[in-house]
Amino acid sequence: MKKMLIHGGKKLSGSVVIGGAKNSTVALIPAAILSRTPVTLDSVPQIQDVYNLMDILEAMNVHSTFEDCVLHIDPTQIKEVPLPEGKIKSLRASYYFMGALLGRFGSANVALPGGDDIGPRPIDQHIKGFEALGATVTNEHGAMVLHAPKEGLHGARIYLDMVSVGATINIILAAVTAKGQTILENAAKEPEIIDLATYLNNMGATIRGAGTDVIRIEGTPELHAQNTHTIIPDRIEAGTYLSMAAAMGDGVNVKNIISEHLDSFLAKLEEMGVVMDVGEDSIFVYPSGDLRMVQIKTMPYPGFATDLQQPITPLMLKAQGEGIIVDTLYPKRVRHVPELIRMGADITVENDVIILHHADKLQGTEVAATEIRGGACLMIAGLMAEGDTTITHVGHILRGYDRVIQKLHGLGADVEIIDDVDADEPMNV
Ligand SMILES: CC(=O)N[C@H]1[C@@H](OP(=O)(O)OP(=O)(O)OC[C@H]2O[C@@H](n3ccc(=O)[nH]c3=O)[C@H](O)[C@@H]2O)O[C@H](CO)[C@@H](O)[C@@H]1O
Ligand SMILES: C=C(OP(=O)(O)O)C(=O)O
Repeated sequence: MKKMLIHGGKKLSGSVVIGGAKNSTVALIPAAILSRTPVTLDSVPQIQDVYNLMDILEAMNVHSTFEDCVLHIDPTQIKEVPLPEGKIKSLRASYYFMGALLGRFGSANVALPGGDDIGPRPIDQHIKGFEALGATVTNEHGAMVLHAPKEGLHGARIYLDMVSVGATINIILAAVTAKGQTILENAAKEPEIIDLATYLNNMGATIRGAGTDVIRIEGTPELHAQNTHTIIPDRIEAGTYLSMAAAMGDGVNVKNIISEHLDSFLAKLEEMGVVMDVGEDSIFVYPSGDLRMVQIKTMPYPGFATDLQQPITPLMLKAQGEGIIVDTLYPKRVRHVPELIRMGADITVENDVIILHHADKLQGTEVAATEIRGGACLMIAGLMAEGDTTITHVGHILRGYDRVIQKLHGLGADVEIIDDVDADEPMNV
């Protein structure tokens, strides 16, 4: 089992460059199989989710190569095969192969996805969308089996019961080659959805309205990638480094940022009293003075992202007063709380509400990264703490944070990954 060892207490300075968005990348890679020509992606983050998706592609005879943030995918010799457990279970976004295979072959057999344990993550809206397009969907021994009718999928009007990133993307992937028009209402508006639409439109698709809550798709029989697609910067990685910089920085420049994607997060930092210079594509964070406590409620984009509630928590521990965090998307996303308590934080969970108070100092100890953003939270807490912090199950962090050790070293952090061959590997890593 890999662990992260942090010698805490060192001030951070210098600059860090944000990679391509994980949540775009993990949709763009499955979407590549819709193209009849080879696909090239640029600004691809070096994260375990990408390597796992490449293995899944290989199982379909889709060869890919990944070097210097450029990923080449050749789907021209693709074979339709069932995608069983194993790699599919290693990440959440493997469910995008349901929509992509349905769009490409009119059928799919994909094991139920895995991913982080952040509370219940149903896929009823994905299924509702596929069915509206004419597909039959059955669960056969833990695998989702999907079939389009003989005449192929048809466009439909679909209203999502709740705003879902995954369902919006999966329905786009299936509808993009269906006959006729699909109108998706109450769609998610995340920037990663606009990125996907741009990528597919450049292959010949007609998707309008991405980034609003009504997306209109005119089906196109075949897609052909022609240009390299550069993935948007990762707003969650950016938010993580901004929070880290405000908590432990002595002047840190976070580069490759689209600041508009972080509006709600930046507003919260400002409310806390964090001083920043927001440039065209970078944000400089000044050393923090006294910070004010805030209340946070996570919401779908453009609201405060659930994926940033944990990374901002250690910063809040530096502020005076009582802070409150309510995660409306994933109320059970609180497994970092007992770990923070073990580091000396004054933080509790009552009826799914996280309540926290100022901590004069945190103390290094061994803690577990139970999921990706919980891991990021502990990483920042470890950098702030006195003494050594060991984070176990660090695979959760590495699956989604691009070259994290290299980036932390660039900021002057004293951190390393160690291999503990004797340790057990529970918690789905
Ligand atoms: C790979 C990826 O992009 N992951 C992101 C994506 O996950 P993911 O796409 O899985 O999250 P969704 O946007 O679908 O989930 C939003 C809410 O809707 C619920 N829901 C969703 C689908 C469904 O069929 N039924 C249902 O009830 C979920 O339980 C959750 O409460 O968006 C989440 C919310 O911003 C982020 O935390 C994840 O980082
Ligand atoms: C929950 C997350 O990812 P996933 O949907 O891939 O599990 C995340 O990125 O915070």
